[in-house]
Amino acid sequence: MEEAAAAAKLISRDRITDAAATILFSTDDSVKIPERFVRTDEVEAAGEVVGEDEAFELPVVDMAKLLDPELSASETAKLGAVCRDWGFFQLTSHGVDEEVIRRMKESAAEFFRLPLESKNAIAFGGEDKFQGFGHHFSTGPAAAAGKLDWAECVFLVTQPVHGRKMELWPPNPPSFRDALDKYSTETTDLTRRLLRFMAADLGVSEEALVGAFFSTSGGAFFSISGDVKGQSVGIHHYPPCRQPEKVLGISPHTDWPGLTVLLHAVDTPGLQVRRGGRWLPVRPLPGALVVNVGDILHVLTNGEYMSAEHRVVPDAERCRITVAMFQDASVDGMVAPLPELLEGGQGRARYRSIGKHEYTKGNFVALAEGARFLDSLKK
Ligand SMILES: O=C(O)CCC(=O)C(=O)O
Ligand SMILES: [Fe+2]
Repeated sequence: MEEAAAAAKLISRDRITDAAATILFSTDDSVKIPERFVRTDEVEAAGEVVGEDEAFELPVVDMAKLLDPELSASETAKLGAVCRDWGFFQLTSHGVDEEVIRRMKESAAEFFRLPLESKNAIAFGGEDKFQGFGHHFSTGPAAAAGKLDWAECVFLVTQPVHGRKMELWPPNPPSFRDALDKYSTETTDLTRRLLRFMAADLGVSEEALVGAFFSTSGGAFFSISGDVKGQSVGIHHYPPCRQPEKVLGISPHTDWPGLTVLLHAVDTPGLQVRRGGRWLPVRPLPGALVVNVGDILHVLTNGEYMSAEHRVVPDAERCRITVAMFQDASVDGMVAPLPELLEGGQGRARYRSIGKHEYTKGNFVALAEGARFLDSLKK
């Protein structure tokens, strides 16, 4: 535990200064983007963006079809195929309460409209650089060079409830805490629903897969340096940037927890998924959520489901606000392929098992170095 906490200190994350905010929120087209934000080399080295003219879209999975007895089998097969081939999809008819979504969107947007001083009242501080308000994490050479992302964000642990650091939950707008609490419950339920269909597709028991995400055995509670499953949130604001090709909203990464559910609070495009060496811009469908496989689910499924690389670029004209819910998982305190997938000689483990503490620590160390920890687990 202590080692993981020590590794968490390696995270490179910057506070949002007055100077940074002046640049991020400037509406003056003639303002020169300072070197600290300029990432042209990284953007160019990362590969081309798929053109608007190419009929190439992120797949869509429909929860209503998954739940319909007549359509469930074929939609479950589609869900499985998409998780194997893409690791990313848009989810329609997801069943998350519309009013809960509306309040979450409004509260997030209102929070980012506050003066910087109010937002910095919940800035990350001390040794926990994960929770609180600030820039996103920087990784690898960009972090070493002191580069900044074109974004402001709040990270918080949302589940279990007793793992929350309430002092870092925005007190303003007054609706925020309740909105996030309700949204957290709804997305927990949604994740559970989705996992049932993933279990059916994988041919494992619901108990095994859903249990990997939600069992409470062990009794301890989630902390960023701990080993127990929980949910955390990243609420992001990407202001418009007049020269978007020079900067990055979030640099390329995979999500190290298990499953991510992303809500567009302001549905400006900006998310790009790596596909065949190029970047595919996601065009958010009205009312849909974007779901992606994280590294732990990748390992649990022995690499059958794919945790795909993604990044965010800001828009030239419009701001973008998103709420990403990350659900963590482990099996008896381990990040490991599900035993059911390996039973009866069905296959060999393609990833080595690792204790959850060590996994968390490994991810922080790799994040700091700009490496992908998952790769080091391949057998
Ligand atoms: O804001 C987005 O579209 C993506 C956010 C993301 O990738 C993350 O928080 O890990
Ligand atoms: Fe992500």
